[in-house]
Amino acid sequence: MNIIRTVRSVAFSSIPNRTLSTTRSLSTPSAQYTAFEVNDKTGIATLTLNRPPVNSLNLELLTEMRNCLKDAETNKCKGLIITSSSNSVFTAGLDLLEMYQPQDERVKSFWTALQSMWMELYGSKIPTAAAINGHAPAGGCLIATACEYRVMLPNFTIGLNETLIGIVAPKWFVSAFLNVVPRRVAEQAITQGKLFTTAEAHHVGLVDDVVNTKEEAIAKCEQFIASFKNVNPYARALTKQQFRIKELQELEQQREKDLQIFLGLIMQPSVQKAMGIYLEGLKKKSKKQ
Ligand SMILES: CC/C=C\CCC/C=C/C(=O)SCCNC(=O)CCNC(=O)[C@H](O)C(C)(C)COP(=O)(O)OP(=O)(O)OC[C@H]1O[C@@H](n2cnc3c(N)ncnc32)[C@H](O)[C@@H]1OP(=O)(O)O
Repeated sequence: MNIIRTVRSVAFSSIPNRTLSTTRSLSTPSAQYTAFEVNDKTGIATLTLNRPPVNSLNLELLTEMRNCLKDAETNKCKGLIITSSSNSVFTAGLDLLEMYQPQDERVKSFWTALQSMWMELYGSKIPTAAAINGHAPAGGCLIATACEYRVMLPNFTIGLNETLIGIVAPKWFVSAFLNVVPRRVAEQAITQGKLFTTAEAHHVGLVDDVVNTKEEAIAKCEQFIASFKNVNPYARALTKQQFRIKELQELEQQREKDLQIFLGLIMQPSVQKAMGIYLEGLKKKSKKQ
């Protein structure tokens, strides 16, 4: 494998030193919130989100994710698995603090980074899989549905719950969701802001498989990626593109408009108020625990 980035070990205690002899870290020296490893035997890359306590997606994490996704493609990895270093949260979705009483320039960069990360993941030429080892609300569900395959651990939740926070799930969040669940289920769930339990998500097809441990989840993702071993990667990529090009082009052509819609919505006083109340509720709950 052609490694183009500085190879360095990423040390954080929550990730066990599994298969150190056969994996290498490709994170940039500035990587703060992610670990990116490539298994030399399988050629499969694993991107681990590591922004405690809940992997909320801020500008820096989104930027790192995008860089890792680009690296996986540039290095011609066989596939990419996204997972979390937390035992209970895949990601809590977008960092609400980026949207609550935001600074003008930062919030624009934040939304632009989300668009870029999503386009990179949704349009990735290589097989992508999510090992959902914890809760995956809103932006967490967005990441999972952008992948081609999802496996989840029991007793967690996943879904687009934006309406419960008083915000609207953008069209591209919805279109990726619609790729995996029937339209009627999607409409009802997204308007209700429904968070599916793992069992419910499996039942409606939002996740493909359920397993008991993170190791099993990673193994399932590896099996999914290995299922393409006899498929020409170029033909595979072009075929995948046929399924996804519409949403990618739509967002690419409407990036500025999408940004303005986002800013217009979140800057509404009623939306700021609802977000403030929601954040307060989260903090109260967290203090009680
Ligand atoms: C036109 C379009 C306009 C707008 C579109 C915007 C689309 C938005 C997409 C989103 O992703 S919005 C975010 C939605 N996310 C959520 O609703 C999840 C909220 N979090 C939770 O439900 C829980 O935290 C949990 C993920 C289930 C984990 O529970 P746990 O008990 O493990 O942690 P706890 O709740 O105690 O939280 C710890 C700590 O983290 C803070 N927190 C949690 N989630 C977020 C978040 N998304 N952003 C920022 N901060 C978050 C929480 O307040 C606690 O903070 P504290 O320790 O300081 O009290």
